[in-house]
Amino acid sequence: MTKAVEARDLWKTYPGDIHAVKGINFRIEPGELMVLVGASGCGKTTTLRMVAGLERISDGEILVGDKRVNDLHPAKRGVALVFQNFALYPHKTTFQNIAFPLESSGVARDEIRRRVTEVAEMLELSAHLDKTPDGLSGGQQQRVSLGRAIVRNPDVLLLDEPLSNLDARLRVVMRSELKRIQRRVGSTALYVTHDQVEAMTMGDRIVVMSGGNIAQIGTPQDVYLLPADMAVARTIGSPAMNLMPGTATASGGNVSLQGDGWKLALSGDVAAALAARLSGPEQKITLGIRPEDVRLAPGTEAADGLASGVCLTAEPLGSETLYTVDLKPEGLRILHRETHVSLPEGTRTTVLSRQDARVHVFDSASGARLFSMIDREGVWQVTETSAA
Ligand SMILES: Nc1ncnc2c1ncn2[C@@H]1O[C@H](COP(=O)(O)OP(=O)(O)OP(=O)(O)O)[C@@H](O)[C@H]1O
Repeated sequence: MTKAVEARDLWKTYPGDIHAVKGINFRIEPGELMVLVGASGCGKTTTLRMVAGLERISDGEILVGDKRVNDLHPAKRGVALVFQNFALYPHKTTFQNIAFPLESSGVARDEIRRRVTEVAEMLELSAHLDKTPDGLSGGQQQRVSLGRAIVRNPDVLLLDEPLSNLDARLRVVMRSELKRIQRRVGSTALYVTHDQVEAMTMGDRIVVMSGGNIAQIGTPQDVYLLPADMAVARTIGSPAMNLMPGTATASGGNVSLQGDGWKLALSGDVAAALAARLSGPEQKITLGIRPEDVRLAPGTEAADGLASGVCLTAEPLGSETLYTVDLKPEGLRILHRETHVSLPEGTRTTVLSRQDARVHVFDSASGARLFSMIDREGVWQVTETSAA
């Protein structure tokens, strides 16, 4: 029976008043793979270690199923851990490494052989059972460490950056393998990573952490299309969302959004809806738009566009090209799939929003998202849904 995992008002305070985790709440449904993602130091590993029982909980509680596990020894929580560094015994064979947790809990020899054989088959390690870790590739070593974790059929699988020691190609392969295996085993999983691509591709849902707090919990699609705040917008998506500081000015039923080198004039329903969210007739805002939602329009009148500036860099990425246009403070990134547009560095260009582009308005002071709209055939419409 798979079990839910719940964190209730969970705190971790280290000596010196360091609040690594600040009263977070989440619930992972039975069999769900939940990814904890966020910048370095945001509290991901600390959270996972509290669930594992490797770190004392300062306040709040953790439940596995309906059982409070705060005071349970790690071995009694029904959790298994997979680490970044594999943590295999170097002198043991694949068989012995996978068998180890069963041996140390006194499982009979025949049963051990049966279970290890089954897990090795699932992980495609059957041909490598007699090898020690130094005779295995990085991906195989990681599969052995996964095998050791799942051989006891844990209720909960905890994975701390399990792919970060693998090369880029293997990471991609192991991403889908790990997910397939987690589905097959049926364990509820908590997966920590700083890699937003892993988070997006693997998570049934994603928890975005920022400064010890949870900024947002949602499906990959929700978090990508409707980020709760600027921290989430920065964390999810690569290349990162453009965040352009400016001012929103409401007057006479219109709203003008404007910053250094960009502007967006709104009228009608969308302007009225945005004006209702503003704290007054003028507010410091940050406009967010993803690089794939804008396009270059060299030769177009700057007055017609969202922005204009000089192309600083053009980086070919294979199937697409990433352009950066000179806009304060960090440049405006534009991702172009079309090959017929090619803009030499140093050329002045206008930037337009694309069909179905999503634009977000964030409050610059708090970072919270105030409003989102979508470009439907040249008309901006309010949107609060991540459905396409
Ligand atoms: N033993 C400790 N004593 C004091 N502070 C700590 C300790 N462990 C972690 N911290 C602090 O707690 C905060 C959260 O750390 P944590 O390792 O959970 O972050 P993280 O999001 O996992 O980061 P990373 O991706 O770099 O591992 C950081 O500010 C860190 O410096």
